[in-house]
Amino acid sequence: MLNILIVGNGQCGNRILDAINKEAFGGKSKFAKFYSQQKYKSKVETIAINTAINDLKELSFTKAKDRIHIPHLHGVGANRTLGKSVFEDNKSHIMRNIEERGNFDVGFVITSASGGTGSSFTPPLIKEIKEKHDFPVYAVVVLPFREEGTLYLQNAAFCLKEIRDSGVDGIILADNQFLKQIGGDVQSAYNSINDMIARRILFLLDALDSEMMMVTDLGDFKTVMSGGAGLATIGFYEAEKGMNVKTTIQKALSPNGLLFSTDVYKEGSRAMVIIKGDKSYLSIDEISSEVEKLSSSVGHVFKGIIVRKGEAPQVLVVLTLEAAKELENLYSVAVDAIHQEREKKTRVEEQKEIDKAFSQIDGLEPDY
Ligand SMILES: Nc1nc2c(ncn2[C@@H]2O[C@H](COP(=O)(O)OP(=O)(O)OP(=O)(O)O)[C@@H](O)[C@H]2O)c(=O)[nH]1
Repeated sequence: MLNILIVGNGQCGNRILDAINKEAFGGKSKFAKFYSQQKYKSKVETIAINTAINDLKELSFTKAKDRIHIPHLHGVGANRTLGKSVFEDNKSHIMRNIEERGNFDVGFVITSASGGTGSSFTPPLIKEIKEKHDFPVYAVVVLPFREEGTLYLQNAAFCLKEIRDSGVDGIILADNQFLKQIGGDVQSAYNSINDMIARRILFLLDALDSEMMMVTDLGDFKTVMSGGAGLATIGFYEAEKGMNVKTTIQKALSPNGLLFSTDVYKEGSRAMVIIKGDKSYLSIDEISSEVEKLSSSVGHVFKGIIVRKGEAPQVLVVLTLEAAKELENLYSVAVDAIHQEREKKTRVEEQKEIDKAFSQIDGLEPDY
């Protein structure tokens, strides 16, 4: 049995963590958390951390003991400099809470890259955990919609770089911009994206801790995640009625299944393919031909099969990337955003001339 730590930082991280807990509690009543056991096979500890109390109150499936409120008004308003100093002041409190929960085999820290709290807490939190413990820590990072504005874009660029430098064992990317194909209003798009991420993480945990017909384990996951440029994404697909396992694998690797825009066959570095379902669906020939196709372009592919009686095929692919065109695009818009912010600051400096104009009437009264 694996001991797993999952931390959700900031509003986005909290909500994805809550979606994981919802799924783990059976996805039913929001009161389930008060009386039922999580259906994890592993021992999973979940912690939601936020500076905004309202974000924590909004959670429905995460127990009160698993919420850490770091008081700071109503969040840090996308200001990462402020966020980092709030983390520093509260670091020992956060670390004590993690340490009281025992030892872990693996940890995941979930955050958006672009807000204030999650994006500034995550790099130093991972650094702190890695300095004190020797279990692998993976960041699950949500990239912003590109139209959300200059501050979010520049935050995303700096946050990702800092997470990479934090000693993290790998970064799993999910991209709101790419996933907005789901459609709907913002709130329902968020909920769908969060559910997609939650399902993939739970499937992964299930696979790492299960007795499979052909085994992949935490060791294999670590090897996959250490490949490429330290960046990864996850694909998943559940077969629709009558769909065979071959098509299900293809769908998991296509834009329909992935959390981040990538050409798997061009940018992939290592992969882990886990196939779950009833034995009758799991044609070894179909599975082998798809896995061979993948390994001929990405290099090593670990393969795991979990037999679950009566279940339609489901496929999860963890894929590390050696290149990421989409991330290069994000950085080029982020650089423009940083320049725009700098120019704006200069303009504000110039506007101080306006203050000088106003100050000319200081101490004078209107005379009628
Ligand atoms: N997928 C997804 N993205 C979200 C969600 N909530 C916010 N975001 C994205 O997260 C980014 C904003 O970060 P938040 O997590 O809200 O910010 P925070 O870490 O709480 O920081 P502050 O509010 O600035 O203190 C934006 O790019 C949003 O699009 C969510 O529930 N799901």
